[in-house]
Amino acid sequence: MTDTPQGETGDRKRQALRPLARLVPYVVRYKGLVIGAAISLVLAAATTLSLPTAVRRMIDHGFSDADGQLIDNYFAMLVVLAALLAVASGARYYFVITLGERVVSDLRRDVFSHVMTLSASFFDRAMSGEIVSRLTADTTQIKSVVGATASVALRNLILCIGALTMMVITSPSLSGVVIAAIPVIVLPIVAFGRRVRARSRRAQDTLADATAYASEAIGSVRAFQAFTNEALATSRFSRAVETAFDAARTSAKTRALLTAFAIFLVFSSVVAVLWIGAQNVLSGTMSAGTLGQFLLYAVFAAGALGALSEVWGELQQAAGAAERLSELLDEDPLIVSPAKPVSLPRPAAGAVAFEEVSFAYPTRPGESAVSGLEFSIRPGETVAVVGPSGAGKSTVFALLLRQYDPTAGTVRLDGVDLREAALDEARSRFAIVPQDVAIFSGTAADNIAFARPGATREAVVEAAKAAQAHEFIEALPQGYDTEVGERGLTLSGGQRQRIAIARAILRDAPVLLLDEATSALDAESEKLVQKALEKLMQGRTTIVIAHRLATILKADRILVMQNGRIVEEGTHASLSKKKDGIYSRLAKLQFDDGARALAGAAE
Ligand SMILES: Nc1ncnc2c1ncn2[C@@H]1O[C@H](COP(=O)(O)OP(=O)(O)OP(=O)(O)O)[C@@H](O)[C@H]1O
Repeated sequence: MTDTPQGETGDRKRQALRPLARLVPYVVRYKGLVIGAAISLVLAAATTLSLPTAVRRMIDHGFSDADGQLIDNYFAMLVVLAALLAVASGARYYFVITLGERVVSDLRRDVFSHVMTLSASFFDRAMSGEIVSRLTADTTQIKSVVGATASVALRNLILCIGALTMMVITSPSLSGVVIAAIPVIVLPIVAFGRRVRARSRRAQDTLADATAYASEAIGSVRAFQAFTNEALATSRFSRAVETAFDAARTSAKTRALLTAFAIFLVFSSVVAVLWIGAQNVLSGTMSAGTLGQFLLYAVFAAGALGALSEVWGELQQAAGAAERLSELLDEDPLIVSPAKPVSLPRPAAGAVAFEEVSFAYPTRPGESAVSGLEFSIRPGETVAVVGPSGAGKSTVFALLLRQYDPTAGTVRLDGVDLREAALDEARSRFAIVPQDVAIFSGTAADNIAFARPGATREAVVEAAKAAQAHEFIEALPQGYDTEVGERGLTLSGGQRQRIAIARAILRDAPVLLLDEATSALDAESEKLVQKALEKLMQGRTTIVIAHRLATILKADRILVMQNGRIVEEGTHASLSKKKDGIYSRLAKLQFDDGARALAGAAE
């Protein structure tokens, strides 16, 4: 993720809050709330501003005329004003807070749905914990801005401008003194604000780092415990949290300085004005009531300015948060459907072809994971891909699922270049049974239906039966409705695999990608999984990353990969004959009962 470039120095001020512009479309979408908020804001400010006028009249006329009726009237008016102010403030609170919550919900939804569309290459370099932190912490900061800070800022801005105007009307000469003081107050506040923003962004970044580490460690807490690394994890997390705290404290220090500085400037100006005003009253050039009124306006203006300076810091903080969210929203998915997709033939046949395919992962651009891959697989054929670790077998799957596009060459499905087909349509023609099965929080039935959302219970049960999973699911405490936990920790390896097979059966795709588990299953589970797989493979094109001799023996063809290339191709019998071949060596070392079977096959 890149940092938003800073503009030239002259541009800085305009840029400071620019990331917040991103929020404007979210806000204007809710015109009713915005108008309601604006009306109540102006009403509240106008009522506040009319109070000092009433006060002057009371001082100048009310007390001197000793007219009880007049005083009663003024007080009655004040009560009406107070009621108006109360209603307007209440309404403002409601409109503004609702707007904030609404905007942030929309923003969260948009960021999440955008992240879900991003390509595998993005997730190769991004930490999921950090993304979650942006989704929660940064949006919360924006909520407080849209929800409260913006309204405080607006109210104080209106109050400040209104009070200044009324000051000029009340006493132009005294106002001159005040207006001269304004730049002296405002300029340093703006300058400070920029520093607050930079520091706040740092604080959020470090917090995101800490969150990312926590989610990683909690996700693999069993491994940490098994290696007795809890203390290590805790100390690393506390360091991250401390760093986040330091960054937050630095940000708070800057804000504290800004606040103190602003308050001092503002209130010393008020004192100066009071002093000059007092001289005027003494010399008889100004009435006591007018000075009182002016002073009240000056206090309003000063209070508003003080509040604005505080809010300015918060706005800067939110600008930092908006910037971080913008980075996520601006991240374009690399893998997208073409504007005019070529439709895949119907009914699907399941023919797969790699034509001179080379590919390097974007995170390691100089290093080819596969190069010059050339093979084709006929509909219904079962092909085993074997090779040492790191040979590029899984990369073949990633290219088929179009998680990445090849750097050179073409991957075809039923004759169509995958890049030219609609992404969803192409992917829907594959079903994958991965080695490491992800089980999501939800029931056993939900987990199977994941392959085809909206599938009926009958379809789910049927798939489970075919996958040899029905029996163990029925034996769970609530059968198909048993929660299998966030990561399916209640299920064994063999059970997870059968869930994955049930998913693939339910998906009913013409091409099956099977990444055979390396972890040894007990003989019973193994038999069940094999039985389920045989059922699944019937009538489908199957590409299997094979680790078991039994699977290889059943394959129509074997592709042997090494260093990203296909180095041998044939059947088990033909490949075993080449005594110095890579396959022979691999079979002897890698496949469980390899040596024995090889000896048998060679006889
Ligand atoms: N997401 C990724 N980003 C960068 N490099 C990767 C990524 N995935 C795999 N690689 C690299 O690409 C090469 C091929 O990896 P691949 O996973 O395809 O091998 P494999 O044959 O499936 O290995 P194994 O049998 O151990 O799973 C390796 O050097 C690996 O380090």
